[in-house]
Amino acid sequence: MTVKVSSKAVAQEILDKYDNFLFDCDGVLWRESSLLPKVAETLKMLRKHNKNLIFVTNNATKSRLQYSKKFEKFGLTVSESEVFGSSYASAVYLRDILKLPKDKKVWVEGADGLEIELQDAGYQTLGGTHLPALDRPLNMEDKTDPINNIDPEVGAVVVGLDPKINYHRIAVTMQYLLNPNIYFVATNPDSTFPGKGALLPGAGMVVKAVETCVNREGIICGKPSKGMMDAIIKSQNIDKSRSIMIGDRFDTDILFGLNNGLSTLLVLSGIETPETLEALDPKQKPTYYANKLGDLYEYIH
Ligand SMILES: O=C(O)[C@H](O)[C@H](O)COP(=O)(O)O
Ligand SMILES: [Mg+2]
Repeated sequence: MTVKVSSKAVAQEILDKYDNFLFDCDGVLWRESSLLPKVAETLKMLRKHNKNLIFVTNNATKSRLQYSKKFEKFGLTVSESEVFGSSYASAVYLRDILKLPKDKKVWVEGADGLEIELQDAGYQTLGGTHLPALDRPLNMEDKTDPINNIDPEVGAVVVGLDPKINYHRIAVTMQYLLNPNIYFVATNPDSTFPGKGALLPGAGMVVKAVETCVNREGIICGKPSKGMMDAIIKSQNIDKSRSIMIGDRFDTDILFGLNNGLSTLLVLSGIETPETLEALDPKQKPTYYANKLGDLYEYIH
């Protein structure tokens, strides 16, 4: 039975029961560049109670450092080591699990945050934001096109949310992934994300576009994958029984918590609604739910 955060008693219970608070970002802390109500107060309250805060986002457009700077703009002090993005999880997966040799290059279909994390992990990246030719429509006559100049040293392709997605980019990405010996890594499966007061296409749209034309599935590294939790546990020795995952989407955040033995708190300030919560399979339901994260603060103060 999912308990609603609608009283001081429930809010205090959460404060007392958990030491580690794992936060999704889009739809929980903010909607794009606007912080959601009482988020800053809630995070400050948790820090005052010596809670361990970990920020776990599937948004692969920023690196951990870029997220740390985004928090700073909101007046919040969050260190790079407290942030786990799907761009970082993908770079760690390539380096530590697939053990891609460092002399292999990585073709990026994604944004600069993904390139930065891959470069920080020791890889040379191609494509991404560094090939202006990809911003131009595919010219069938142009023999200098990247499609006709595939780099034989590419050993992996990583696909994530790319606000500059176009036919040309997908066409070049496809050439690499038609080779079964090249790894196909996908940052996250999210179909949508909340932005501009609406729902916008998520990374899942880019991943599915590539999967469709190469008839292969990418290895998902973000939530709800186990790899993301492994990266967090490796870096922060957390007791799962004293940990809670706070998110706005069932099939990534809440599933990530359920799959890894954490308690879960769904907030209705992002993707999910009271209707989708009502309709959810009881076995998939979160431990708690709230209208917004700031309710934790408001019910206690
Ligand atoms: O589309 C995406 O890439 C994700 O939906 C989006 O960025 C989600 O980020 P999160 O809610 O995990 O912070
Ligand atoms: Mg979210």
